[in-house]
Amino acid sequence: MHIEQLKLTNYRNYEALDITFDDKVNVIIGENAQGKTNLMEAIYVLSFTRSHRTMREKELIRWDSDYATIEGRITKRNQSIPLQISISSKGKKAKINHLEQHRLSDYIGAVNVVMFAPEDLTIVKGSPQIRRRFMDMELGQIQPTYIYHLSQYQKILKQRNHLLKQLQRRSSVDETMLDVLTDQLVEHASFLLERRFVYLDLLRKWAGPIHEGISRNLENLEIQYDATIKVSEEANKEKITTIYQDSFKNIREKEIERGTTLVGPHRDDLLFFVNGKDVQTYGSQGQQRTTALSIKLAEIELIYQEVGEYPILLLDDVLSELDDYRQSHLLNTIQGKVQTFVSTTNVDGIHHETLKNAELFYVHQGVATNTKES
Ligand SMILES: Nc1ncnc2c1ncn2[C@@H]1O[C@H](COP(=O)(O)OP(=O)(O)OP(=O)(O)O)[C@@H](O)[C@H]1O
Repeated sequence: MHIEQLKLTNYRNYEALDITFDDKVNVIIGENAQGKTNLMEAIYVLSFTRSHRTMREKELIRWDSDYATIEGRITKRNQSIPLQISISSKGKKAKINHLEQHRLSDYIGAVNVVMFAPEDLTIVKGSPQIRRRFMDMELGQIQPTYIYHLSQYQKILKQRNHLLKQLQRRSSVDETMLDVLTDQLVEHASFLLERRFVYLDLLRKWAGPIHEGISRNLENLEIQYDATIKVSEEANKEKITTIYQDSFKNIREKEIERGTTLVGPHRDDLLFFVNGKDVQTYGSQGQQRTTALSIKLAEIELIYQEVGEYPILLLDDVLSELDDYRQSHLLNTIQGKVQTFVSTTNVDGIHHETLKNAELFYVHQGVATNTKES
């Protein structure tokens, strides 16, 4: 799939942008703070309905305006499909083919995007929350029901934590409500965990060989799921449900004492090992970078396998961070089959092969100019 055209109205520093893209490589060039990331972010929002940088949607609206729209025309399965996201103080609307989608899970997946930005290097090094978010976002875009279960899980978790706080302070003695919420939580938790296991299995399949390739066969990457319950990754949903139920029974007193939910997918983590050593603790910067890149490239193949088409790849300010070898590896992986957006302040850091057939856009103060048209 690819994005043919993007129109922005009052989006960040773009008052009005109407731009057509190449279906292979597009390089966005500009000085700092001109709008390169804003452009990438807009494509990301068109896919996920939310930004990768902020949870506060108001920030996406141009300062002197009260609404913003992102319109994209994408090609998917040889069909041209208009998509639209509009944001205002009243909320957010998402449309496919001019039809409003009332549930986000009906919209997400209309166009698939994989983004690799400097903050993705923190997938390995950063907090567990970042790795959970990565799994949730990626799973959500290939499986919309995952988003439904995730949002239900988060809602019930909040209620359950609230009740546990009350029980901790002894301001509530109604433990039957805790049983009800635990059952509901377990139902969604088991779904999420089972899906994460299936997903991880696929991620490993792709990321392992990719990592080996990037490291010139010197490194072997292993990914482990660190769950808060003792469970085998082969366990089905029923088995996972039983383990969660038993676990919650066993830690009931402890949870009341602590006033919070102690097990569940919201506390799980991913662990990465290179040649048997934990990369987070022992990995060099280069190894951490290679791991992050391998995961992102694996993501592309995984989406292809699940969706039947390659996603759009956004490389925001990271290409020049990779050495020539890693850049060529990336290039070989995408081999003209993935529409790619590269943003950079300076084309000097970009491998000449990447630039050869690319379309170049210059961004200056919220205006993007295609070199071919200027
Ligand atoms: N809501 C908004 N309304 C208007 N302008 C905004 C808004 N949000 C951000 N900006 C402006 O957008 C610019 C930043 O753009 P962006 O983050 O895309 O930079 P960039 O070109 O990627 O730069 P760098 O290379 O430094 O990452 C800044 O000038 C900022 O003031």
